[in-house]
Amino acid sequence: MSRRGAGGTVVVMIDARELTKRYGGRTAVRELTFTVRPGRVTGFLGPNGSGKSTTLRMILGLHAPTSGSVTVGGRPFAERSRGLRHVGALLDAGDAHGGLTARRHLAVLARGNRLPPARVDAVLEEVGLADAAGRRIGGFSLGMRQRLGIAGALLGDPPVLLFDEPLNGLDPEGVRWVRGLFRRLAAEGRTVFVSSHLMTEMQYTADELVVIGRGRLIAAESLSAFAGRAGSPQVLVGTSDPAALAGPLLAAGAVVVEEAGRLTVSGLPAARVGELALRHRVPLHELTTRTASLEEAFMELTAGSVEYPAGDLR
Ligand SMILES: Nc1ncnc2c1ncn2[C@@H]1O[C@H](COP(=O)(O)OP(=O)(O)OP(=O)(O)O)[C@@H](O)[C@H]1O
Repeated sequence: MSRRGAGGTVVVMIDARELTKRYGGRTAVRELTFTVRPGRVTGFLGPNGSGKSTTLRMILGLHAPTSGSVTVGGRPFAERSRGLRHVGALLDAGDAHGGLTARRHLAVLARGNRLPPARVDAVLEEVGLADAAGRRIGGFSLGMRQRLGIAGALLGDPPVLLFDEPLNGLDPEGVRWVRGLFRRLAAEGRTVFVSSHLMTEMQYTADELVVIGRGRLIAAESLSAFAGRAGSPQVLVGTSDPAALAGPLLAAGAVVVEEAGRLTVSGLPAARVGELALRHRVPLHELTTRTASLEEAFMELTAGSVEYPAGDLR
């Protein structure tokens, strides 16, 4: 599935069908079916060890699926020569040779993929490493390595970009920069697929989500649809007389939990809670609506699929 977009960019999707990978007796990825579309940033979210890197490696043809398939633009990626023109990827920021300078590392990549040498300085500039171009990678911070890895992904100006945990090691300014870069790449009509094990990272980065747990698909939907799973809001009520308010709230059909002199009310909006308090002359010193965070929705959905939950010493 590949066509020319409005701006002349090649529009390419990633399509996984029943994608499965077993390592010996262990199933790392299990019958994953999802599509990653152009023009938006898609977050690939799952707890540690859930199979994200394995999936990304299969997309790139670095690992062969045990069964099922994954295509980029309708074909397995491994069939394409000059790969960096089709898909750019940051898999492991540590895999560049420490003895090389940043410029040399990218020049080697460019030559191997028959890309114009001028791309090297263009991408170094783009990722903010122009001043460090002549320095050895061995002396780079993790954040600089991430930037270099992103430069390598951008080198071939590809329509599809894969990033495995790209925010690791970046300072807040770096995180903001990466988010802006992903937005721009998506706005240009590219397919941008970004893995993370942290919902909080994806919340401000992704438009769409593919969520997995223990190699299985948990959700593939927009961020807003995913947020809708976070459940109905609760109202937190602070009052000097919780007992006097609890009765009317229960009578109005709310579910009420009292803890440390505070009421947590489900099933009624804050305005209605306020009205009842006024009518029954109960003084309030707090009335807050609390929507479950995306993080909570993520934790809840993946609760059964965390490989090594805290406290589990297997
Ligand atoms: N080459 C391999 N040989 C055997 N098992 C592997 C191999 N690569 C991955 N695994 C196993 O497959 C499972 C999925 O690993 P993977 O690295 O894909 O997960 P991940 O979601 O990327 O995790 P993380 O966020 O920790 O990087 C894990 O249980 C891992 O131990």
